[in-house]
Amino acid sequence: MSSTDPMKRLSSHGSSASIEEDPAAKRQRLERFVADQQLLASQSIPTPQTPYVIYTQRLSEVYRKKILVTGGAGFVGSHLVDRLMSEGHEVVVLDNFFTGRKANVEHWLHHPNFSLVRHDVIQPILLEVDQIYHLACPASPPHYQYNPVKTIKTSTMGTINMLGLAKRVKARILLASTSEIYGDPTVHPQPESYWGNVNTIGPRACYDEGKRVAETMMYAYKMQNDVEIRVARIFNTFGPRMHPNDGRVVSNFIIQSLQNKDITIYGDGSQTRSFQYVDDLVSGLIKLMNGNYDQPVNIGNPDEYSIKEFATKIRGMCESQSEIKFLPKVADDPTQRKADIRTAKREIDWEPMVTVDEGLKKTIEYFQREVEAAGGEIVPTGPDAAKPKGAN
Ligand SMILES: O=C(O)[C@H]1O[C@H](OP(=O)(O)OP(=O)(O)OC[C@H]2O[C@@H](n3ccc(=O)[nH]c3=O)[C@H](O)[C@@H]2O)[C@H](O)[C@@H](O)[C@@H]1O
Repeated sequence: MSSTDPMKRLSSHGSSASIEEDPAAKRQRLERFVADQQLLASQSIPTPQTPYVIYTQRLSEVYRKKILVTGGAGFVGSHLVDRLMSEGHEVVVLDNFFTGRKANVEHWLHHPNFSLVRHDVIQPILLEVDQIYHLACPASPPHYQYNPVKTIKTSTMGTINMLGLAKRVKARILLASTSEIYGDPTVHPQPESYWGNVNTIGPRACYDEGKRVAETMMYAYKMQNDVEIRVARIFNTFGPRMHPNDGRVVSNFIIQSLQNKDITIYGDGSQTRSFQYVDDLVSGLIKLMNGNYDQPVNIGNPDEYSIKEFATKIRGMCESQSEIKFLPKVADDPTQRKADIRTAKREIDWEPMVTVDEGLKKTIEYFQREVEAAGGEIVPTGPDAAKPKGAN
């Protein structure tokens, strides 16, 4: 029978190597080892990507959940993982590393509550979990347009697989849907009751229609199989850990400004977006998952800017000499987008807490580090379909 005392268990290993060792010194060494293990189980390890320490609570078994995050090594997923880990839950990340990066979760690799699995959600997987945050899918237009068939499979087969898992293990599942399901909206701002205006055969359809059918599947599983579902319609989000070659507007404008390169506006810049900081999104996702409301909920910051205004704002904050350059408009680019968040306020008591300026300040600092780490130059991704570049 093995001893339940960790000190006794450890001292019974490698006995031949420690024959000569003074018993007091040995005990001290083992005590240090156990203390180190306990320390490692209570915090993250600083890494270049996450150069600070995140502490993890010790949750009793009654409150500790086993939580699956698909796409957990991506920009949004990794911030959600940080929050769930710090709350003391067990977290399993699934990622195929198409746009996700191991560096985004490297600071948890040692932690006993954390598992990382390289897996593509278009294949089924068997796991025992209590909750599923289903985020897996490239979200940047150049990336999701690179392999549109794969994007459709990710949203359809991937969501079916995750719903099948949720049904089997009776887990609650939250879908990361998107404001893109409203297409080029004719109603402004967009409430959840708006059905949208999507071009079913346009270049964005692989993503927009994929997410629309993913929502449909969520409600079909709820009706037919009593699966507990949550649907978050996420509006434009930014923050540290955005992929430097993401190609979306916030990363492009910051990278261009930091390098005094031309800021590329697609079209005349009159199109609008409302931008939220990633920490607010994470709070919204967690509140939605753990609340009682199971209809779609917009999660976004209603602070709306024209893209031209936004370019000027970022250039100013970066103290940049960049010129603004106008390129042709991209196909089916929504002309206006602003989150109507009355449902989130009413049903899950959520609203954004971080101003766009505060969020941008942190994001600019992050990209300054990324530009330095890249040796002083990053070439931003343009509007055309592109494979994500760089190590993952
Ligand atoms: O950031 C997000 O959360 C959203 O990003 C994209 O939607 P989109 O609004 O088109 O995001 P961007 O690619 O960042 O574009 C925003 C606006 O800036 C413009 N843009 C983008 C990049 C650039 O270099 N220059 C530029 O003018 C675009 O044409 C568009 O009008 C995704 O399709 C959504 O799923 C996702 O939720």
